[in-house]
Amino acid sequence: MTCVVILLVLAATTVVTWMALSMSERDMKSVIGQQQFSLLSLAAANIDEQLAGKRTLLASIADDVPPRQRTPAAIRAAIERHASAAEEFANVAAFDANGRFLASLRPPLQDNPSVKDRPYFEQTLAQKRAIISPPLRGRVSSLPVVVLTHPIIDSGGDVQAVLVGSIDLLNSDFFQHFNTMKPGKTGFMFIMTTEGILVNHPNKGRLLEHINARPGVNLGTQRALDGFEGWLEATNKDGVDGIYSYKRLNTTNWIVGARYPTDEAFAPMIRMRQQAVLAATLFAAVAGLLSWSMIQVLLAPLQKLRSNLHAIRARGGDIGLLRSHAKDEIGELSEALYELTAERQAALERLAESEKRARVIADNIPALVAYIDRELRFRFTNEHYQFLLGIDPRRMVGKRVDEVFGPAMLARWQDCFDIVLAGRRIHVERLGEELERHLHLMVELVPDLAPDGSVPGFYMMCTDITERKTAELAQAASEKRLRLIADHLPVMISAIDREHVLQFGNATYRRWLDTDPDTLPGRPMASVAGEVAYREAKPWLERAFAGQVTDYESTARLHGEPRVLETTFVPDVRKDGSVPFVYALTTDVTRSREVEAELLRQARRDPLTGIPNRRQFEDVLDQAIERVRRQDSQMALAYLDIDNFKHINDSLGHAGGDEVLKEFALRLTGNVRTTDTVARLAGDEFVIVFENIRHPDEIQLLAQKVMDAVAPDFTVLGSPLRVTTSIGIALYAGGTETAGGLIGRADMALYDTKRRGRNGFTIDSGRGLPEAAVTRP
Ligand SMILES: Nc1nc2c(ncn2[C@@H]2O[C@H](COP(=O)(O)OP(=O)(O)OP(=O)(O)O)[C@@H](O)[C@H]2O)c(=O)[nH]1
Repeated sequence: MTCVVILLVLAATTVVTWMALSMSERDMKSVIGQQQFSLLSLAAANIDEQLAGKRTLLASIADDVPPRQRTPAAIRAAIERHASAAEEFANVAAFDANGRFLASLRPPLQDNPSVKDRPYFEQTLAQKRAIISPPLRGRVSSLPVVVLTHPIIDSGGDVQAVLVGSIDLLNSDFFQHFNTMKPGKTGFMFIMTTEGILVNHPNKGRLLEHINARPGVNLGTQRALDGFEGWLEATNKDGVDGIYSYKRLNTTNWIVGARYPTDEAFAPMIRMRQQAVLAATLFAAVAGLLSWSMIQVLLAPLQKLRSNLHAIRARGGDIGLLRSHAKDEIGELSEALYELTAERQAALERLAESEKRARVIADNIPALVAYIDRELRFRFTNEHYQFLLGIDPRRMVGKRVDEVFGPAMLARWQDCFDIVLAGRRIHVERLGEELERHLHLMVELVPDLAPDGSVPGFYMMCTDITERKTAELAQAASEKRLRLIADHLPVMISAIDREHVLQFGNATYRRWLDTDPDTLPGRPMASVAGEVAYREAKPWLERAFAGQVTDYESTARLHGEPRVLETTFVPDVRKDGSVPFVYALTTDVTRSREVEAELLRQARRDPLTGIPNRRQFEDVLDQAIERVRRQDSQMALAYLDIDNFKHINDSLGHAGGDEVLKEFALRLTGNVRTTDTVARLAGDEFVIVFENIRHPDEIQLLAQKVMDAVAPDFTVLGSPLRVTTSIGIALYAGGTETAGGLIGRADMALYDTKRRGRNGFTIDSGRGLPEAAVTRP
C-alpha cells in the first residue's frame, strides 16, 4: 500500500513535470528556431549585399571604359583603375562579342582563352544584361567558381564586350563572414541553388555536387527545394535530428540553409530536464513518505479492523472485536462491518446446519448420492459408496468418473451424462457391469439448472434394486408358470377392468372361440362374447365389481354345439376396498349338467318299475294342488294297494312279485292320460294323480277304468295269475287342504275298500263321507 502511494505521488509528479517540461521545451524550440532563422536571414542578407557589391563593381568598370576607345588596353586600364576588383574577384576578364579574350586583371592561365560556348556568356549576350552564373568548374583551373558578368553595350545597343568576374568558391573571402555566422559549435551553414547544387558547404569536397547526391532523404531540405522558408525540425541522412532554417537569396534565389544539431541546441534544456526529473523524484519521495506517514496515522483504526478481521477469519474469534464506538466514518464502517459479519456468520451457521442435515440425510439414504460437475468430476459423494461399493467417498471428490470407475464405465454412461448435462432428467435401470459386484441399479440423473439456464453439473442417485429385480425375475418366472397352467386348464379365464374391457384371456379363448388371446387386451367384453352374452353377464359382473363373488349359468354354441357354461366372477379386492379387476372363470358344464339331470331323473324314478317314485309323486301332487287353486279346477288322488301281495311273493318268490309289480305299473300308466301321474310309493303301494277333473262323477269312471286294466290275468313266470287291487280315491276341488291331508283321505278311502273285502274302490269327494264305494265280486 505504501509503495502504491509513493508510486502514485511519483507518477503524478513525473506527469506534471513532464508536461511542464514538454511545454517549456516546445517554447524553447520555437525561440531557438526563430533565433536561427533570424541569424540565417542576416547571413543571407550579407551574401545578397556582397553579390550586389560585386555587380556594382563590374558595372562601374564597364562604365569606366571610354565609349570610343574600347580596346583591350583601355578595358584593362579601367579594370586596374578599380583596385577593389582584385579583392572582390579571383579574376576579372573582358571578352568581345565573339567570346574572344580582350583583357584581364590577372594573366590568363592559357593563351587566348574563349568563353564563346559558356552558358553565362551566351545568356549575357542574349539578355544584354548582367547575370550571376550557377556554380561551375573553371575550364583550366578546375576550381569551383561563380561567375558574374556585365555587358558593355555600344551606342547602337549591341553588346560590344562582356566583363566576367569570377569568385573562387574555395579560396575567396566571399563566405568568410557567412561561415562565421554558423549556429553553435557543431552547426553549419550552406548555400545551394534552386536546383540543389551546393554553392557553399563546410565539406568543400561536396561543392558543385547535388545536395541529394548521397543516398537518403532530408525532409527539411526537400521542403526548402519546394519553396519553404523558415525553420523546422528534421532528421539528416545520417539519422541525426537538427533544427534547420532556410532562406532564399534576393539576388540569385539560391537557398541559404543552416543546420543546428538538436543535441547541442537543446543541451541546456536536457540538463534542465534531468535536474527537473531529479528534483521531482526527490520531491515525490519526500511527499510519498509524508503521505505514507499521514496515511498510516489515518488508517491505524482500519489496520486494527483488518487485523481483527484476519484473526476472526483465521481463528474464528469473537466478532465483537469489530465493534467500534468511535463517532467517525471508520467507527460507522466498523459497526456496519460488524453487522454484516454477524449476518454472514448467522447465514453461514444456518448453511452449515442445513449442509449438515443434508449430509446426514444423504449419508443415511440407502442409495449412492453424488453431485458431478460438467468436467464429470465428483463434487459430493455420500457414505453409501463405502457401504455398497467399498469406496471411500472422500477420496472420490475431485476425481473424474473414469478415474474412479474406469473408462469403460464412462463409455457406457456417456450418453446419459450428455442428456442430463443438456438439461433433461433421466431415469434408467441398468446392470452395473463395471462394478466389482454385478448390481442392478436404478439411476436417477437430475440436472442442476442455474437461473440463466446453464447446467453446471447434475445430481446422481443410484439405488441397488438387485433384490427387487431378482424378485421381479422370479415373479416373471412364476407368472410364466401360472400362465402355462392357466392356458392348459379347461377353463376360460379372463381379467376384466371396470370399463368391462378385457385385459387378459387365456388360451381357452383360442380353443373355444377361435380367438387369439394376445389380441384380447383392450377389447370390450361385448365385442368378444357377443351382445347377448354380455347383457346376460352384465348384472353378475356389476355385482362382482361391488365385491361379491357371483356365478351364473348360461348356454352358448361352441363350434356349432350347444353348451352349458358356468361363469364365476371373482372380484380382485384391494386393501383399500377397490376392485380394479374381476376375474371370470368360465367352465363348460354341459357334461356334468347332463349327468346331474340323469341322476336327478333317476332319483325321482322307481328303479323297479321305471315310474315316478314317492319324491316325484310329492312334487307332482304339490304342483297339482297349486294348479287347482290357481285355475279353480279339480283333481283326484287314487291310492292303490295290490291285494294279498304278500301271498304272491310267498308263493312265486320275490322275483315273481317284482314281475307283478312291473306289470301292474305298466297297466296303470297305459290306462291314464298323459297329464296324469302314476307313481309307486313303496312295496305294492301305488298312487295316481288325476288332474283336470271336470266333474266328480268322472272319478268313478276313472276308478273303474283302472280296475278294468288290472282285471285281466297276469303272466308271471309263465303262469297266469289273477291280480286284484284295492283303491281309495280322494277328490280335491280347492281350498286350504294340504297334500298330507289329501293323501290321508285317499288312504282312508283305501282302508274302507280293504275293509269291505278288497278288489274295489272307494271315493271320498271331500264332503265327510265316501260317496261311492264299489267292490268287485
Ligand atoms: N316281490 C316284492 N315284494 C315286495 C316288495 N316290496 C314289498 N314286498 C312285499 O309285499 C308285501 C306287502 O304286503 P302287505 O301289503 O303288507 O300285505 P298284503 O299281503 O298285500 O295284504 P293286503 O294288502 O292286506 O292285501 C310284503 O310281504 C313285502 O315283503 C318288492 O319290491 N317286491
